[in-house]
Amino acid sequence: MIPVEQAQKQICAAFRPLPAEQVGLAEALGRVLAEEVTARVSHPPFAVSAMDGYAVRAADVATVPVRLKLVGTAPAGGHYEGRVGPGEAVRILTGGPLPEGADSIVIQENARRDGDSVELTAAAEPGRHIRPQGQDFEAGKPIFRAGTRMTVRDIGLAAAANRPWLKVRRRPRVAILSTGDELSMPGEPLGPAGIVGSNGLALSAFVRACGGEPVDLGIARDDSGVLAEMLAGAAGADLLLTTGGASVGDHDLVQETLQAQGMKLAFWKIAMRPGKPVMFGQLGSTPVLGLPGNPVSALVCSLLFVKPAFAVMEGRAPGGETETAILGSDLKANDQRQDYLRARLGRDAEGKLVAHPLARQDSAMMAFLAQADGLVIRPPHAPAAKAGEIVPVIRFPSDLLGI
Ligand SMILES: Nc1nc2c(c(=O)[nH]1)N[C@H]1C(S)=C(S)[C@@H](COP(=O)(O)OP(=O)(O)OC[C@H]3O[C@@H](n4cnc5c(N)ncnc54)[C@H](O)[C@@H]3O)O[C@H]1N2
Ligand code: MOO
Repeated sequence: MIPVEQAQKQICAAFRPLPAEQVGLAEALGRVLAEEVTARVSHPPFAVSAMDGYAVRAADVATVPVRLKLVGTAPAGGHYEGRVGPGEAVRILTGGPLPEGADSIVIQENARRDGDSVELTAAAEPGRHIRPQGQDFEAGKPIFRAGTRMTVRDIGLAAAANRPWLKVRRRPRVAILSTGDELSMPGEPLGPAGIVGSNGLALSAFVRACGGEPVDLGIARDDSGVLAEMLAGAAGADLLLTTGGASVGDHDLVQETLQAQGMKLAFWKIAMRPGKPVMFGQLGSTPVLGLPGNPVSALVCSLLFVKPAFAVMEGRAPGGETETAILGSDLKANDQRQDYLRARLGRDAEGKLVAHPLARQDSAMMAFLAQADGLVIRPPHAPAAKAGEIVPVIRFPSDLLGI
């Protein structure tokens, strides 16, 4: 059994950044930028009013009340051609370009208009209610670094910066093959010893949530001939994930079938729980990660090994998800396998993160995984721990909506 960190390193080393492709901004949500992006315009492009009111020279409105002559209008999208001279004001609306000569806005709540003049009742200060040119961002300056995953907010910013297309990394294509005689597709009638095969759909959702393109190859029976035939579907994938048949049972044929197909085995078995029988290898140009059949193991191992591989394929630095939390209950000493305990995460009275490991940690129990907010990491041979100690945790990502 190899340590988790070594497995992560070996897996990451097998991937390269994927080629870039150009997409329209409407398609860019969740995509990862292949290059730095600069603004093509400044925002605002010129000084504008932030309020509805009157553009004035602040010096004219130092003492109030004062009456100024109205010489024109500057609505949003319009422009007052002239220059605001002494004793003059221009009617201006929110977003309207600041006319030359004016250096302040008096809001209309502090003004009484009378025909072509206006009486101002509040003193003006230079710069008040004016958004200077380029206050938000400037043309030619970077707005996103390469490797940024585009959120809803980022789409808004790119659009405002006049970038209707972007160069992004191609989505990682991940083939997923479930194995096991006992499995049927969700919704199908179950045989007497049947189990619903949930991993294919769960892993597809995981791949999609990470920004990849899942290719669900279906369920292979525990038969090397069938397995070999179905593996053909993985040709051209950036990664092949298998689930089940990873351990030492009589029907655990995945590894030997893959090796017979030419897979070079990199490692088998990691000192971790869940996920001990994880296997990694290379089949032609496709890295293969053999996940255990237990559904919790399959998903936890995806978080620990597939997500970092995605980071490499997307040109981002893997890792950085681990943080610390206060342990909410006592834990027994650990054995030689690094444990990933499903836990509820909350906040104490001071707002500090607190982790409460769940009562059951069986790697077949999906309902507990669904209740968990993250994982408490127990290193190999960690001594017994008391509630209140600081422990490393990984929070489950909750950014599916992208904002
Ligand atoms: N003698 C030993 N037995 C086991 C060991 C061991 O070291 N020695 N390791 C255990 C560990 S740890 C794990 S994890 C499991 C993993 O075994 P496999 O990867 O071979 O998985 P299967 O036996 O095929 O299935 C395990 C379990 O998960 C269910 N399953 C399988 N595929 C799916 C799917 N697509 N969707 C939902 N559920 C699935 C399957 O029915 C089994 O109940 O091995 C231990 N045994
Ligand atoms: O390591 Mo297994 O994944 O405990 O269930």
